[in-house]
Amino acid sequence: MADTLVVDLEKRFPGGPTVRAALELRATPGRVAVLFGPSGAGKTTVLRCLAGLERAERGRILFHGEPWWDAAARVDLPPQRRRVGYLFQDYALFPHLTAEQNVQYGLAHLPAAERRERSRSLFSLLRLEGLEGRGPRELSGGQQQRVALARALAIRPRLLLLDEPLSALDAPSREQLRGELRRMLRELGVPTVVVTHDRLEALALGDDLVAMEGGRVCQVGPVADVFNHPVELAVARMTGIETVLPGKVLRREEGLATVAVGPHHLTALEPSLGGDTVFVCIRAEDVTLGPPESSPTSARNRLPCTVVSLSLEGALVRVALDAGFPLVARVTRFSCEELGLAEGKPVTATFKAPSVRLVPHP
Ligand SMILES: Nc1ncnc2c1ncn2[C@@H]1O[C@H](COP(=O)(O)OP(=O)(O)OP(=O)(O)O)[C@@H](O)[C@H]1O
Repeated sequence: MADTLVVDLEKRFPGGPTVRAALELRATPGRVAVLFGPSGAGKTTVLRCLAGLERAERGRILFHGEPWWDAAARVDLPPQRRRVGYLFQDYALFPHLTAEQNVQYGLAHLPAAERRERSRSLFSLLRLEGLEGRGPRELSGGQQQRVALARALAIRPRLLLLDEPLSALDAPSREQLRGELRRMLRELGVPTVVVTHDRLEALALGDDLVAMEGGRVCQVGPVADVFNHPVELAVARMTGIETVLPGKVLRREEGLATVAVGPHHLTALEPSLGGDTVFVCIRAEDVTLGPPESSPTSARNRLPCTVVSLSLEGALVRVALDAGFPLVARVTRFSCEELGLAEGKPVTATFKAPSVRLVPHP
C-alpha cells in the first residue's frame, strides 16, 4: 500500500467509448510503468485522470495510500495538491517565454532566489546549461523535450506522468533519446508513468507494463513477463509476436502440451489454460534456421520449410517461411549468407518448447 499507485476507474465518454482500468503498480523512486497499447486504447485518458485533468464516473485513485480521487467518498484533489509533473505529447512549452521562464513557470509561489536555484540545478541535471535564454523555437526537439521535462520536475513532483515523450522527435533522435530518457528517469528518482504505443520505447523505458486495448487493461506485469508471456491474443499482437496461429491442444503430459497447427504437431510448455482451442505464438527471434535435412526427423519443433521472402531489417534479416503454415524467423545477415537463404530454398526451422506460447482462443 505504502509504495503503490492504485487505479480503479471507469470513464464514459458521452456518445463514445468507456475506458475501464483497474490496476495496482509499484510507485517507488525511479520505477517506470508504461501504459502501452494501440491508438484509442485509453492510455491518455488514464494518464489525465491520474493528473486530475479528467474525471471518471466511478472508482478511485490512491497514491501511496492517499486518496487522490474517490468518486464514492467525493474526494477529488486538484492537480497542484497531487503534485504530479506532466509532460505533454507536444511538450506545450510557452512560445513567448524563454527556456528558463518555462521551467520556473509553476514556481511563482517561491522566492526568486529559490526559483533560480531550482531551475539552475535542473538545467545542469538535464544538460541544458547555456540554453536558459533561448525561446522554444530556438531549441532542437531533444532540447525542447528536456526543457519540458525540467518544467515538469521543477515542482518536485511525487509522480511524473509522460505522454508519448519521444513522439515529437524524428526517428534518429528518438532512438538516441530513448536510452538517455531511461537513464534520466532512473537518476531523477521519481516514480513515473509513461504512455506509449511504441514497442521499443515500452521495452526501453519500462519496469512494469500495462497492456491496454479498446478501453480496457489486458495484462499488467514486469515488461519482460508481458512480452514473453502474453495472456491473450491482443497482447500477443501488440507486443509484436510475428507468428500467431490457431491451434488445438491434443495432449498434455509431463508439463508439455502437444498442439496441432496446420499439418504439424508442435510441443509447447503446458500453460495453465482450460480450453483446448488456442492461439500459438512464436517470436521470430526464437526460430533458428539450419540446412534442410535429408531424412525426416521426429525431433520436437523441427520443421521442413521453404523460404517465401527475405527483408532486410538493419543488421538482421526477416525471413518469411512456408512451414505448412506461415512462420517468420529473424536471423543475422551473416547466417543468411552462410545458409545461402533465397526465395524458394528449403531450410529447417527449429524452436524450443518454451518459445511456443499458448494463449486462449476467445
Ligand atoms: N473528449 C472525448 N470525447 C469522446 N471520446 C473521447 C474523448 N477523449 C477520448 N475519447 C475516446 O476514448 C478512447 C480512448 O482515448 P485515449 O486518448 O485515452 O486513447 P489513447 O490510448 O491515449 O490513444 P492515442 O494513442 O491515439 O492517443 C478513444 O476511443 C477516444 O476516441
